Amino acid sequence: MPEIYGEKTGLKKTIIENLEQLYEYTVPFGQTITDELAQAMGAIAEQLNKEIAVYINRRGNVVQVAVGDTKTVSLPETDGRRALNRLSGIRCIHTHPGGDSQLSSVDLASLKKMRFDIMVALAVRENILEFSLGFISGHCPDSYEVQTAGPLSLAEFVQIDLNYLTNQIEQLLEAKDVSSTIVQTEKALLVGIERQGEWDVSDSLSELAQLAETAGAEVAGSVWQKRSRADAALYIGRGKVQEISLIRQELGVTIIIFDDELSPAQQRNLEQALGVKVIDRSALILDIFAQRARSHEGKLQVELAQLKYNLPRLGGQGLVLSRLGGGIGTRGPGETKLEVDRRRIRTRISDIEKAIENLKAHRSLHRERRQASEIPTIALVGYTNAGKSSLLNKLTDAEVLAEDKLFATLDPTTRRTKLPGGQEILLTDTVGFIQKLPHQLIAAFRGTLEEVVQADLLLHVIDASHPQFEKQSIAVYQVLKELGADTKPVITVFNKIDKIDNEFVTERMLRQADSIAVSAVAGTHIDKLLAMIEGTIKAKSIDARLIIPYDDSGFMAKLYAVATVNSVEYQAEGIYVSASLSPEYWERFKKYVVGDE
Ligand SMILES: Nc1nc2c(ncn2[C@@H]2O[C@H](COP(=O)(O)OP(=O)(O)OP(=O)(O)O)[C@@H](O)[C@H]2O)c(=O)[nH]1
Ligand SMILES: [Mg+2]
Repeated sequence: MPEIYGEKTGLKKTIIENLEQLYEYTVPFGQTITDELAQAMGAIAEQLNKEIAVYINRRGNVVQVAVGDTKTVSLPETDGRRALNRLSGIRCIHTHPGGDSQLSSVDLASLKKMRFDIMVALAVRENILEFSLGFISGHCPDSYEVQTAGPLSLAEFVQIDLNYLTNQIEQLLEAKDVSSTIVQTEKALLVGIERQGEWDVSDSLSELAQLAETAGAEVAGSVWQKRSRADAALYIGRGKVQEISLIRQELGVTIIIFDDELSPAQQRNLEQALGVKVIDRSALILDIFAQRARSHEGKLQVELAQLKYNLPRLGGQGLVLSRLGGGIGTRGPGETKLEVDRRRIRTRISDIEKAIENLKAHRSLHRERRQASEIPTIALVGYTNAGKSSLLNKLTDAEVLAEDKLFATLDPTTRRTKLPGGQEILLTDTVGFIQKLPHQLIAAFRGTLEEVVQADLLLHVIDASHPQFEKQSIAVYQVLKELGADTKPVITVFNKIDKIDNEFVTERMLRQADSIAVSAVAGTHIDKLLAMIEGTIKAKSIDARLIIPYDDSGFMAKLYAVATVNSVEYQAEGIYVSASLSPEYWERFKKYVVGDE
């Protein structure tokens, strides 16, 4: 027999029976209440001068019926241990005797304490049912912020899309945490569309799968559709959405990841239609960056990119509520909250921008000092996982983290090393690129990517063993172009040749000008690469003959550090040197220069 909780003494048998019958009701998924359940509760509210509460889970089953105010409830552990940024998965619908549905402070306190999906009070005023609801709308220090709406008529209350509302609330709670892990431990379904003239959809989706796994999700499957362009409202066709909805249930998917950036409206519509969290490639990449950021500057840059991405997407539930608000002739409470949120985010954005600007100024001071010392700077760029960090390690004996993961490197590392002729160079390892890199990220990382823009030479590292290396290379040039660094001198480094067994492939690659095939791991052709770097830097420099007097004894050491010394002869008048100098040093050492070669 289903149990009725709370203070039952003195209740009439018929009432107890009516209460027990409440367990029989079920509510369709995503719906707040049914007409029948509402009427049954209303009837009891009229007979009984006490509150009664019905607790319903997300499947729509009544899990508990209790008598007494909502403060006294202690719910059974209904849905396992849910994370603090999740709602309990239970809604509370209770009666208010006396005809006023307005939520009391006790109601709101138990809403926060129990993290109900929604807290609803129902009252009967002049034979008509009215409803008020409250829900969590954000964090505040050690508690939650709540919002209320109502009174609403039964028709208005039934119209609320509960699934959408709870999704929005949970997203809002998660967004609070900058290094949010929206995808971790989720079971993901991937969705893409095949368009002409783009990456093959299966290649793009397998890259998306790698991204999802890097973020910590388990990939349950992927689906795609061929279409000339994305649907404005749903990205894919309506029939495909239904198909995905079935697959989702079958596979127990908890998140759906789309392979392109979705518009805020598309995302909202898809979430509503699919009843599950929907994110896009950009959000996924931002999530990985958030997990990976280590340095202060890196974290700021990621937060900035996330805020800019989220700003236009705020307020899903605001819309739900303004619609409600419109219906009852008041201003939607969600709307004001939304304005406050937007303002708060804009303030935070400008604070971070200032902080990043400061760090950038600091960094460029460093760079200026380095430039004044006229050591050539070389930046390693390339698709993520191409082997940039491995190559830096090989070239400089550095110990930068290199792993078989996407976006292993976020913060730039600069190391000093010597070319075979003795000339010193600075090598900088940078964050990897990817196709469809969110533009908010490129903008936010402009500070650290400044190293690329300022470099004298770029080493474009390509994973030559990757089936898509050519398309990856095009994607890299697109990002370089966006940074304004696409016209710099470049050496194309085809890496991982130890993994290619077809020498014709390697040969074909090397037809590209200024290119070389290496293996950063096996160390193949690293010496050739260094010689090539030397040659490229030299091409920019002037071959000169100098006579250095014996009394300027420190000069030779200086010359060795900044130039390539080709020959040295000790003569009576001084040291005869032939060396390759940058135009700046040629100018500076002009007093000893006796001729060009
Ligand atoms: N077989 C082989 N593997 C390599 C070679 N170079 C790098 N790798 C491997 O490729 C993976 C990625 O290397 P990283 O150096 O981290 O690549 P990255 O370009 O710095 O990647 P991100 O920082 O994530 O953009 C690692 O597992 C390396 O061990 C190579 O020449 N041969
Ligand atoms: Mg790296």
